[in-house]
Amino acid sequence: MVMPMAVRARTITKCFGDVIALDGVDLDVAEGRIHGLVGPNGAGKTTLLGLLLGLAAADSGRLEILGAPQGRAPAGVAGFVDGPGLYPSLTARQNLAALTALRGPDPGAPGIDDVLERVGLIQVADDRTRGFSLGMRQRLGLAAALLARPRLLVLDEPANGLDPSGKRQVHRVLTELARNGTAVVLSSHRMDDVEALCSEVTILATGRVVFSGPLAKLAAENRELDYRLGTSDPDAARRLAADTPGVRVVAGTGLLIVRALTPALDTLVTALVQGGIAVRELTPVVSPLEAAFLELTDQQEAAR
Ligand SMILES: Nc1ncnc2c1ncn2[C@@H]1O[C@H](COP(=O)(O)OP(=O)(O)OP(=O)(O)O)[C@@H](O)[C@H]1O
Repeated sequence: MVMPMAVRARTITKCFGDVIALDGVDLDVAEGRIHGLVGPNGAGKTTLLGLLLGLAAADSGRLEILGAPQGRAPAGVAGFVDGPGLYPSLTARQNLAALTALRGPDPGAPGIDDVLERVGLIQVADDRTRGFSLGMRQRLGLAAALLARPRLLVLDEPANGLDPSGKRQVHRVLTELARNGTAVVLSSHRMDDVEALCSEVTILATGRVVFSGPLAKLAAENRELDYRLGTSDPDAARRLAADTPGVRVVAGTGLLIVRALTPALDTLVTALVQGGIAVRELTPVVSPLEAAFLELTDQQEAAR
């Protein structure tokens, strides 16, 4: 089924004085997708998210949000960049109440306690946000966004400062939103988070898109990866690896590091098992996304 597009951006350019923050950026995000935006510092992620939120306008290009051209008030869009704006002297509950009052009546909106519960802040609902940690502020920002019943949720580094259980909770909330048709666009410097959450990713480098598409495509593209290989017989495994076409032993004595494309790695694993050698560990040293990120962003830097 083809889902309607929540974001359709074409050749978006945005400059700050002499700095070209976005340079001909295209972006497509369908409803119900969680789309990761990654890139080195200064790549343009926050600028792009700000445009999606309607906080600024592009200098040129075409941007459609939820089917409407940029310039109209982006109803159904919620989120934050550079951390959520909160009143420090108010409690979490009061912050959300103030926001609800500002937005005006919405009979279908979830209750304040409901969203606080969903992001795991109900226990601290009556604490002033002045004392909140970064992770708690991020979660309160997400709760505020949930109140708006977003069809497009835009989050800048939502996992910043979250402990593992907070992260799991936020992942759960975002996955549930996407299941119900909300498009989520988030930036992150954590490739493991992006891989855990997103089905598709855009890699930006110096304001340009160097990759945009399904995460699976990055893994499947012709890119050799280094794998950590632990077996029941490291010496025999090393010999077999060295004899397998397309596999290079990069390092290691006990735990080997081998470099290969997926088909060659499959051949090695089959040979190990047929040779009676148990495979105890086989993990990429860096994930396919991280490897692609480094390679693509390095290429972009080199081309400058
Ligand atoms: N308000 C602004 N005034 C001047 N320059 C800006 C402004 N906002 C962003 N820039 C510049 O635009 C470029 C892109 O910045 P942006 O914050 O979008 O990058 P980013 O990918 O979000 O970086 P980070 O990962 O460090 O948050 C940078 O060179 C930045 O210095």
